[in-house]
Amino acid sequence: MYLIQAAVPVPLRQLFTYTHDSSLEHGVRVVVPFGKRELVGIVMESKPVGSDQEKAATDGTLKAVQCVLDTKPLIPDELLSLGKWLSDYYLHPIGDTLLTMLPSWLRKNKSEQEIMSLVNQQALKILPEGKDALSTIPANAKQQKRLLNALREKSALLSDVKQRFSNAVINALVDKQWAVQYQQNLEAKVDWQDKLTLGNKPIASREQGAAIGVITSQLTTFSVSLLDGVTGSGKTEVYLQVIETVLLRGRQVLVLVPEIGLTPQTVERFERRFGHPVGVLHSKVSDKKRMQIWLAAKSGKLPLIIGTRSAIFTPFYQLGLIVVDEEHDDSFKQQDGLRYHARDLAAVRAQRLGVPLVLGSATPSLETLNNALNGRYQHLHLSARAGGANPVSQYIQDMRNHPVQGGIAEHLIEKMQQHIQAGNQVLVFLNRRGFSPVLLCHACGHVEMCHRCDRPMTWHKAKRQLKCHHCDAQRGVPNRCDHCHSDSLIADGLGTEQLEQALQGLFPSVSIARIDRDATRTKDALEKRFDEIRAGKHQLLVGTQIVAKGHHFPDVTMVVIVDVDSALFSADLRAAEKLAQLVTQLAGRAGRAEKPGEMWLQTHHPGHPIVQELIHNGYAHVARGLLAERQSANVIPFSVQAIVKAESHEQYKVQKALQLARSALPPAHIISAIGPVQTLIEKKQGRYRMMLIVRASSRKALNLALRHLLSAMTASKEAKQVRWSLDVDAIDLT
Ligand SMILES: Nc1ncnc2c1ncn2[C@@H]1O[C@H](COP(=O)(O)OP(=O)(O)OP(=O)(O)O)[C@@H](O)[C@H]1O
Ligand SMILES: [Zn+2]
Repeated sequence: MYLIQAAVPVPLRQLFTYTHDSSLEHGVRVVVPFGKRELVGIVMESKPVGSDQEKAATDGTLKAVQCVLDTKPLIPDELLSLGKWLSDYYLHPIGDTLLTMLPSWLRKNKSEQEIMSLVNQQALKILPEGKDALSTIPANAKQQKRLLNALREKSALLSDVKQRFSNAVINALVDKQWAVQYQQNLEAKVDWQDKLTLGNKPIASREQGAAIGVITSQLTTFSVSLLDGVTGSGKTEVYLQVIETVLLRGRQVLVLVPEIGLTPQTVERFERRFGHPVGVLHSKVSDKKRMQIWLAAKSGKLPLIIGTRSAIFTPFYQLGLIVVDEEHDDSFKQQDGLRYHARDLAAVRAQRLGVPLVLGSATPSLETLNNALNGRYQHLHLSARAGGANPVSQYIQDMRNHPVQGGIAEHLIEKMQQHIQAGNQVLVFLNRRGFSPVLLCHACGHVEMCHRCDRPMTWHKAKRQLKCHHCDAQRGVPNRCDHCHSDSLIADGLGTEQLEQALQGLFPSVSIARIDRDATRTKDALEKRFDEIRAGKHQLLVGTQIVAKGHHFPDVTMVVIVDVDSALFSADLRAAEKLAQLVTQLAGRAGRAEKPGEMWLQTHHPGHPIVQELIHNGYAHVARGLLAERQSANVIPFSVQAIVKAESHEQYKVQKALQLARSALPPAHIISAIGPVQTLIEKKQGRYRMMLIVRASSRKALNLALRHLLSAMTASKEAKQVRWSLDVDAIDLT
């Protein structure tokens, strides 16, 4: 009898013990009873029953493993141990951590056979009778003899055999029992090296060459390099040339990209360069495909994986390099469940595997920049745009007392006209979808609110709906004010829908493409829109966030940022950093080909230091200034932080639970605990929300302090009355 310790997907921070009549390897999946349910668990440990107590335990208190799903572990050791690390670091239950890391096919009760059938290949092998037959085979069966001869040395994949022999020949051998078809197990090995066909590449610039040289000179050890290159400087080209060397050495590569950055163009660029299919992983990939890619990467069959956040959990046969593109992007941080940061995890994985990590960005996060400035990371620069493109000229448009039409300064409308007349495209950015963020009663000032979130409903005029952008609640647009029954309801504030309408009035003969979540609900719609833009079908582009990320529109020569003012006075510590990144990335959308570009920032606060610094000195300068401020305030990245959030229909319960959390923190381990304070969205879906921000000077201290907090929370009645969560390295204050 053996005692099996299994990780089970439940919110409890422990392993569970079961019995089984034989030993099980760790990483094997088992089905175990849990309360009234049956769950898939992962074997973490297995030992023979030894002491008397343990024997007693097997007499009835411990339950037996119900069934064993795998004959050998599918989950490699490296991932299991990464899971343990994650669970310790993010203080997240081990069972849930491991199961979050795995493709859903492995989390479900799927048999090993069904899983492996996704990748196992049909093969043909010769039988002893076939070998004997070789000498006696009639002369007219030439093809059969040729095939038997070919199989004499070693078996062959059926797909390969079919390219040279007809089905009739194959069937003849099988019917005579000279050969047999079987499922060839996917052996772990690299076999694509000779199949790579390297596409044309541009000659690297001096700076690109230097970066490529530095990274490729140390491919056999762990290092982190920040590739700090202005927009359009050819960072992707650097990745491609480094990846080429890695692949030619028979090592695999993982490239992580932000959620909306993974376009068919990106994938195509990699496939064209290496002449080999790329494994693509993102949230829309089917469970089956995901499982297939997982197995193919693990066995070494896939040289290159490109994916969003969760692709960091892909197993590899021989990983040689990790690249994180646009490393500053917040979509790398998971915002629920296991709240991991894929970029940070990439560093941990690279270190454990002894491979290099390349972090690329035109606007590095302050965390990464700090590590580059203090020498922990190598700092590689690309200071000029690739292929001779000019830097973008950046200007401030002072909106104070300036005549405005449809949200755009009159002065800029003229300029937009000039760019369009010259056959170019203009991108107008506004980070607010819908017609207007507020529906206001002009008579009494009443604002239509979300009943559950206490926030104004956004007016979507075309759909005739009011929508809450926090909880997705929606209702029809009222004809009269709820409060005073007046019918003079008006839009207050500008959304992309209204902006598009206003621009159409200003530029009646121009085709406008709106790119926001409402206009491009499906992924296909978004792709179609991008294709149309590249094909020059539209001259004016109105967009939100979605357009800021790494898209290459060669004909855009002017970018107008409609409104940044709200971000200048945010309570969020990271707001200035995020604003500087957004503006710089947006400016980077202009003038990426031969044509020079310009960017205009509309603001009522032209003298604001961030605005001034950004326009006149650029991101690198702003970022260093922000780092200095953070250092003197001793906040991230100069200290570490975690946020405990709680929510409930009753506010006092939230307050009480977080108060308790706070009092459990040992003062010696922390710098400060702030709160309970309201989150930036104070109420959502009818629940009041508050948070406690915990800061410490070291990882270790923070981890220790949070362990105290966790044990107090798990033991307390107050905490059970609210929904609460712990977010280590939290970035989301909403
Ligand atoms: N050495 C080079 N010579 C000529 N053209 C190049 C060179 N390197 C890159 N390019 C071209 O310049 C353009 C921008 O390059 P790339 O997409 O690699 O830049 P990036 O820095 O990754 O861009 P982003 O700002 O979107 O992150 C591409 O069209 C690319 O083909
Ligand atoms: Zn709401």
